[in-house]
Amino acid sequence: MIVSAIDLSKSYGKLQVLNSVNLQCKAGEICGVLGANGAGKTTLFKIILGLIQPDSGAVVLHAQGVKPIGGIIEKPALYEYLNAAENLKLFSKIQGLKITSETIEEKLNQVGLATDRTDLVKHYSMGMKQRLGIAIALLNHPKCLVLDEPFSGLDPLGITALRKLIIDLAEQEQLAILISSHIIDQLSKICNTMYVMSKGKIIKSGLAQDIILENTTSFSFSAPNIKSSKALKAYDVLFKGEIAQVAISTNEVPKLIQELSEEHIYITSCVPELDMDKLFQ
Ligand SMILES: Nc1ncnc2c1ncn2[C@@H]1O[C@H](COP(=O)(O)OP(=O)(O)OP(=O)(O)O)[C@@H](O)[C@H]1O
Repeated sequence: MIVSAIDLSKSYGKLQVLNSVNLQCKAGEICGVLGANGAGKTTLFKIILGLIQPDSGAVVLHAQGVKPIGGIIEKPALYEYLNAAENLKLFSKIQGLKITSETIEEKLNQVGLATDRTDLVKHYSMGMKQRLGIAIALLNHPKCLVLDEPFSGLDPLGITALRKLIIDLAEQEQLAILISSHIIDQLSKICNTMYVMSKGKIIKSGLAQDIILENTTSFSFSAPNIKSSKALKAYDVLFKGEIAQVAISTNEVPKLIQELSEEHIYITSCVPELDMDKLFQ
């Protein structure tokens, strides 16, 4: 393990924000923390980054180095009136690090930012700011990266590009990466492990794909002639154009696809639909 949160609890006055939270992330792993607004994700990440203290419990970092953990909370804190290279220089100076032009180029390349852009950061898109924030977090060669809602404010292309960067950092640099989001889709496409958080407690944890399948109560099947199916009459179905949303468990899916193909209904896509009520129960 690179980082372990052990039995963390935190209250603000009478409001208990974290209640005995346990979480672990190992090298090369991407762990997602899923929770509604106010579930306690940011508080948890602030504690893991050492920005605030828990009332009880501990964070154990199994990594050497000056600053074995880095991250972005809420949104990247950047100097908007400087350019990317100047931001990297200034953050290095603040942290007592010497940085060369070669290292600046290397960091910008690593996060996929152009090395020849000299315009001010205030003109950057949110996706570019996130990338620069990650480059700054990587200055100290951390073993663990904590990203709080990194996809918020990004368009679908920006989300896809940032997802690729995060996966590359986990795979190539073997970083332990913690990501929070209130959108399951954003986490399910990237995380190995998922923690579901509700009202300050971890209510579910495990492999992301297992959590999704365990909490899937229907599947959406697409086929041009799906409405004509006789086999579907045996199921609870909601039709939306050429899509049939069928209340069915994961292990019944192959049988239904077989029945549909016998009726010459050939499925072009089959998408699991998560039951959010079940997930947060
Ligand atoms: N410094 C603070 N003082 C008092 N209450 C706080 C403080 N910080 C957070 N809270 C409260 O703690 C609860 C959890 O907040 P937190 O920001 O950790 O949740 P979150 O899951 O990150 O939510 P969001 O997705 O909306 O950012 C909220 O009710 C919030 O209002």
